[in-house]
Amino acid sequence: MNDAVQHREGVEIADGVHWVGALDPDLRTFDICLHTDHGTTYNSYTVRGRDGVAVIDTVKASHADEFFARLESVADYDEIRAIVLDHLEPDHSGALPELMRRAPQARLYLSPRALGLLNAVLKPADGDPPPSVETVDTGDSLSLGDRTLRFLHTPFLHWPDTQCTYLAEDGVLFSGDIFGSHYCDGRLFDDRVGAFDPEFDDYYRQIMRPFRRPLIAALELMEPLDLTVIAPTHGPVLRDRPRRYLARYRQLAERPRIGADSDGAGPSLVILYASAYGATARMAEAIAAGASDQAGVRVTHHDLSDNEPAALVDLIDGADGLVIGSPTFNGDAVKPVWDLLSSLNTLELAGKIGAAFGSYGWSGEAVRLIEERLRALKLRVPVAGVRVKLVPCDTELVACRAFGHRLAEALTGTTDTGRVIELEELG
Ligand SMILES: Cc1cc2nc3c(=O)[nH]c(=O)nc-3n(C[C@H](O)[C@H](O)[C@H](O)COP(=O)(O)O)c2cc1C
Repeated sequence: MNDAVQHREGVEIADGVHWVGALDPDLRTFDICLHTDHGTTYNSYTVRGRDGVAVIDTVKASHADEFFARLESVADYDEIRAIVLDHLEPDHSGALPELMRRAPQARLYLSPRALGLLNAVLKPADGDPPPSVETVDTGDSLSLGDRTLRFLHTPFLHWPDTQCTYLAEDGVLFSGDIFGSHYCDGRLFDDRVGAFDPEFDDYYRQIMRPFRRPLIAALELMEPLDLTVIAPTHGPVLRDRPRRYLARYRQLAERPRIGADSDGAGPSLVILYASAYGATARMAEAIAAGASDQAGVRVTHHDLSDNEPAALVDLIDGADGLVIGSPTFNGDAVKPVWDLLSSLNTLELAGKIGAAFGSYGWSGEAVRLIEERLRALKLRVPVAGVRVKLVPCDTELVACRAFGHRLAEALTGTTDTGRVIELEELG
């Protein structure tokens, strides 16, 4: 571990720029459902200029003591003239109310969207003076005398109020959660810590992936910058060829579709199903065959019991259409289907099409419930789901084939997707 880190002191990451964050090496579950083998860090930074000090982001409330000890090692509270919050998530704003008490003269610099969240973070009592706040946007800057902090508006990465802050004279980009990793190593810098590429990519998948388009817009703001250091709010400080991290994010965000032709053409349809007695599985095969009849559509089908949901999430990310099959058990879709459906909120699904099918015995709720969830996930459900009572007969399999074909047509845009076929009546 870096000596200064061990002694709760700030660590210089560029001339007059210090890391004053906190380590959380024992954390194994972040935000309720993210597993981390290597804990995490909450990174906060200070920038010293001729006219004062700026603090950029704070830490989780539980780690405030460590943050204040490091902050006091590099600055006096009365030197702090600016506090920049690049987003207001509690792991970065937890120590903000106490910092504002200790440095009451400091002005807050936030994105306009953060303003609507600020009172909920500060919870001011009646009669408290309003905080001194300035909202900033792309093109705005804050001068510390000989040093300039420029702001980049990068909303939704991953909170609506996200911005990044760029120290122009030194090429330091304070990137908030963008380029973060849940990886705690007291050696702090990317060229000193252990291999964290898997955690870097995993952070993208878990946190940034739903926001592909805002991310590409943010990369466009960042790519022209001169960069010597990227200072994210979690994990290692990135100073070894920092531009490669931008390139990796671009590569991840622009990943080619899994089912596409080598030249990128042709939409893909993924059919995923569970089946105890083979009825829903037979429907899946007929739907796949019907969809494959449509020229140019790539179709795959997979039994959920053979795959972990996490492995299927990448597949769905690369597909244009998602068809889910479940028998009805106890008035519901089955657990592997819900496990999968609950894993999909880390994807950008708007624009994909969705559909449902399944066998049932008497009440058959599963198809409707899956369709409702697909719509809630912002998929378009252009063709009504198909249900079959117990084992599908030949006529019903023909209908399943037609259903698959209609979905493929909806994908290729060769049909009026507003119309639905009422195959449920076959049940
Ligand atoms: C434990 C269990 C519970 C079931 N509950 C329902 C139910 O609530 N409503 C219904 O319509 N069918 C119910 N069924 C019937 C199944 O949906 C039906 O057998 C279906 O064909 C199974 O499809 P599969 O062969 O794809 O597994 C149930 C079956 C089992 C084994």
